[in-house]
Amino acid sequence: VVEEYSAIAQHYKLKETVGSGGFAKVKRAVHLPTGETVAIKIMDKVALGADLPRVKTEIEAMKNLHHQHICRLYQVVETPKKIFMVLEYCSGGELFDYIVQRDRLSESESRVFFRQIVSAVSYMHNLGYAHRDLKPENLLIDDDQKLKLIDFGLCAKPKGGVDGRLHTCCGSPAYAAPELVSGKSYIGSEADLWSMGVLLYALLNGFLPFDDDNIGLLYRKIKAGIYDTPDWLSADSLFLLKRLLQVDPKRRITVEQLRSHPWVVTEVEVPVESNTKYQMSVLDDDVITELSVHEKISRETMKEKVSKWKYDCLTAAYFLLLKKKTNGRPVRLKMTLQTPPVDVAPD
Ligand SMILES: Cn1cc(Br)cc1C(=O)Nc1[nH]nc2c1CN(C(=O)N[C@H](CN1CCCC1)c1ccccc1)C21CC1
Repeated sequence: VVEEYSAIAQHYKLKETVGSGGFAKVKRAVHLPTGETVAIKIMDKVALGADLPRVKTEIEAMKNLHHQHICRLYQVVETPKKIFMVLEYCSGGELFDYIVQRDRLSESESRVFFRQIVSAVSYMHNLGYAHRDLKPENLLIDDDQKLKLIDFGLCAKPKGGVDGRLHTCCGSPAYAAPELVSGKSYIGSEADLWSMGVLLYALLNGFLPFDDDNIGLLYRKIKAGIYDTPDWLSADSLFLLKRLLQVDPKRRITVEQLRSHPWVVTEVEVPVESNTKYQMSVLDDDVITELSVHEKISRETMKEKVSKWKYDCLTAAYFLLLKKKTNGRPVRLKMTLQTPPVDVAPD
């Protein structure tokens, strides 16, 4: 098995598998130079076949998405047979399981989570990206009980900006918007808002608004837009659900309006922040110092190398040292990043 993972064994110690599906699996791992825990998504290029472009889509999107509620990409390693994506590790698992374990969440707990989802989605939409597969399985809970959005394989950055029309019917049926299941061309951001309505309904109720084992009946229910309203739902929750689960995409609420919707601001009184807390343009001095001292390169040269954002071991070391600093842990590298020259057997 080791030679299969030799490409990353240099800097990572692989641990248990935390998820597997289709042509990919995710393993917990330790980044040896910093000691930080990461998740490594391992994909088999041969098995992926025609789906390989989805992986490229996900990698290119994640390189441009830097937000506190979007799972971080640290490094990409590609070999002839495999692609390894080194990503942020979330020890709380999927939001899906969290809801199932509790039957359903209270209105205020739903609101805390929903605000984080609104923050991530409005950040994406502002950059011209639509996620197109929003569901509780694609939202992970990290060590601080914060949500991180994952799985950008279906995300789209239409040519005509976020309001460009899309045609690929994709995502999970139960979360798909009426205009999408009708096979019409649709606007990704509008379809995302419908999915957020299905997500909010699942948070508040513990089951789906539109569900049927028969896909034809499921599509009919989605296009009718009729769903149960259990008596534990407050009037304000129902008003918001009505604005999100609006069959006519032109009458559906936008993420901009959603940021300051009464239900969303209840108890917190401030609109959802959509800006990212990460600034990539300003490099952190302490991290640059540690990197340049440890790698015996001048600070200036180190700044130039880091600013290339190659998503190689240097990018990973930068992000993970910064994460250590943010979490109050010492900004220290334990081993060099230089790939020691492979000792050539004496001829
Ligand atoms: C389930 N779980 C329990 C614990 Br404790 C930690 C986890 C866990 O999954 N942690 C975790 N941290 N970071 C990640 C993960 C899982 N994970 C994922 O990317 N997980 C997705 C989950 N998708 C949801 C619907 C279909 C697949 C995945 C994608 C391909 C193959 C397997 C899993 C990342 C890498 C981003």
